[in-house]
Amino acid sequence: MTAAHPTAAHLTVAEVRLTPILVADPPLLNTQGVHQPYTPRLIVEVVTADGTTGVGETYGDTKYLELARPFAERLKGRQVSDLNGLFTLADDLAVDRSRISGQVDVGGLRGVQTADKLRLSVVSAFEVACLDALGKALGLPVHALLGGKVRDSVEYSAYLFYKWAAHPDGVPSEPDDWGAALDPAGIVAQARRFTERHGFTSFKLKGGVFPPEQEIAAVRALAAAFPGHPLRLDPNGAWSVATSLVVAKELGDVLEYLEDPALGTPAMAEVAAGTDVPLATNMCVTTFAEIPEAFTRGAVQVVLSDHHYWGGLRNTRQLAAVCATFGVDVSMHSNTHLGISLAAMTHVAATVPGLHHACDSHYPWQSEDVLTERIAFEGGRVTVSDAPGLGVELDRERLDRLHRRWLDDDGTLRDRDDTAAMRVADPDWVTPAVPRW
Ligand SMILES: O=C([O-])C(=O)C[C@H](O)[C@@H](O)C(=O)[O-]
Ligand SMILES: [Mg+2]
Repeated sequence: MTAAHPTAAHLTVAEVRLTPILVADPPLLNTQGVHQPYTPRLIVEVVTADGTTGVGETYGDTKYLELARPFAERLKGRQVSDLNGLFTLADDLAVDRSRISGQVDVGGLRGVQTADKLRLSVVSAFEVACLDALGKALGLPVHALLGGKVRDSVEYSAYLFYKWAAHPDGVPSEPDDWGAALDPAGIVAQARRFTERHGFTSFKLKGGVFPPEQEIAAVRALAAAFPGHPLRLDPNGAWSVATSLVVAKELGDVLEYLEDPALGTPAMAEVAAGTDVPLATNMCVTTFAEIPEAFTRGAVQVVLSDHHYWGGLRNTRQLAAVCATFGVDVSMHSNTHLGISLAAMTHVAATVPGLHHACDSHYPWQSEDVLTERIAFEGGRVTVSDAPGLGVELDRERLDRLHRRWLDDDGTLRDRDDTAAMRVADPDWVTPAVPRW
């Protein structure tokens, strides 16, 4: 029950539930390989002394679970309003060096992997769950707890992927109705389906899969099919500086921005110096520590924030403020996620002034969710909820079903590995060396 004037006692965390799940994912291709048929996520529930439950969601791979478990224990007895305290708590979490040394996250698609970033990726789910619980207790939406919305809906872009029609034969998976997309016609057909189903008007193509000429042809086909619509191409750092400049020249008249054409700040700075096409990143600026070099070198013009690894919704707002100071735009990156995270993304995006680019979201690719009601895109936009908390409700039966799938897995799918998933179809596949082209 929610108190009219919640006291400290009401806001005390009495219980924390962690539920690792495996979520169906279509065979989406990227430069590292292909998505697994099921991807791990972690659902966090924070329950207060008066029985109010807040929910959060983050990456569910083993290295995140290892930190989430001790963190959950330490959270008990604290106040859901003590959001700054979450970071102090996280500082004490010991990170196994083998989880970070010499590694980049998920095949390198999400930038550097540091102990702090790992901790922040865990903290973010608890921060969102605490905000949800606090909002419910106070009768206020999460955006109000962040200072209030400056828009009533948030625009998202269609996240186009090269994809197979189905996961390899013999691999247990859920069928999808998107069909294959392996050439320009397939990508345009996929984009049309996105607009029919969700009304998106801006498009991002995940590149780095085929040689750049083929991806240039796909973007040209999109430009012909959707004249004047914002288009982006993201090869996840698969190109050399020289190749990036060729692509920028070829597509400069139709691109809203190029996303991580080359890997790392020095290479991005070189590309930026040779083209007027803005560069966006979710790879070379993924922590506050990476900002000074990237911004002073003019390496990026748009930072694609991801509240999961930036440490939550309040850190995302801090990032937006730093970006604004330097005249750098901010928008949003996305990985496979469910409705809890989409709700969280929408609340924070609603509070950020000067959001000039549609945010990314993988959500349309997820046929499964843990909510009682899926979040809808209308005209490519999500309406900002004014209901208390995030404005979403957990469907316990759905959560249990996806958790059972995680329990039944022998460990093969519990850590996302796009290279290993590709090896099922192509036994000789190895993570491509970068630059690939
Ligand atoms: O924008 C990005 O770079 C991403 O979303 C990285 C992701 O890992 C994406 O490429 C994926 O899930 O294949
Ligand atoms: Mg990207």
